[in-house]
Amino acid sequence: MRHDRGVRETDPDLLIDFEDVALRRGGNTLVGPISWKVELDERWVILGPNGAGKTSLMRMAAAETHPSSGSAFLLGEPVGRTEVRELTTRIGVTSALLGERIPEREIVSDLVISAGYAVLGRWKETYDDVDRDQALEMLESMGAEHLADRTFGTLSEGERKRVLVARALMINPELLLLDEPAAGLDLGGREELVARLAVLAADPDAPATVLVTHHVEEIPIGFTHAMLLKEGLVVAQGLIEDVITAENLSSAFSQSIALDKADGRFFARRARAAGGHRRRAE
Ligand SMILES: Nc1ncnc2c1ncn2[C@@H]1O[C@H](COP(=O)(O)OP(=O)(O)OP(=O)(O)O)[C@@H](O)[C@H]1O
Repeated sequence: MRHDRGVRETDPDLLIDFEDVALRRGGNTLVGPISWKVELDERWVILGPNGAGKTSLMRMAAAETHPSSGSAFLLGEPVGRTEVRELTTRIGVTSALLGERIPEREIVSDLVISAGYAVLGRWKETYDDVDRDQALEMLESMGAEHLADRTFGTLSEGERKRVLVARALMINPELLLLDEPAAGLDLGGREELVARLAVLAADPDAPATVLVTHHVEEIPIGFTHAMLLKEGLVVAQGLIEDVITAENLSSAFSQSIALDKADGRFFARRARAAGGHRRRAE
């Protein structure tokens, strides 16, 4: 949408509205140019090989870094012309980097509660019951309420990941960005997290969500849209059924990929060369 003087405006239903956005560092383009729109009720997955630009895109979506070029709106506000804090207090983020920064001795419930205060730039020695109740509710939504009194350092990797999602939800974000939340989890941990994220995806009150992953197996049921990235550019984006196809995955991962779907989930593997067995037998 443009108004008369050529300055772009955004649609109020768009939480992310990027037009030809790119991020460059030291003469290299990390990602872009990319045009991308995320609406209120959408759940996106961003998929692509190592180095494709997924985290760079997430950092711009989290208002952690400004695009080097292009036009970007987040939560209806023009990036670059809006106080960063005004945006970051409304966006829930989890990433490996965030997890690494958490002190081992931090009590889980305090960690979740403090998210609300951290984004507001406040600090309290003791928290109110209402804060505690909300933190427990968020932990419960991730199946982690029993961990409330534990220290972060004693949690398994899967438990940590679920606690971090609960923490991101604590600020009642309008946009939830999950950068590789299932990385490093064992099969049980991954399935537990994916199931929790499917429940969240199905909740009409849950924020618009963007999930970054390397694996189609980590896409929770109920995710609506997908973007495939390769070398900083979009291979395909749109409705998940149209984007997560063997053809698009083969293009993004530069090898022949076979794709299966079962119970609303995706499963991928390298396709066996046609006639390979026969050739060897001859
Ligand atoms: N500060 C930087 N300066 C120069 N290049 C960078 C910088 N940060 C990232 N890159 C490069 O930009 C590209 C995209 O990186 P990015 O971390 O966004 O990819 P990714 O898809 O998240 O990768 P992975 O799946 O491995 O986490 C990579 O080639 C990376 O080496």
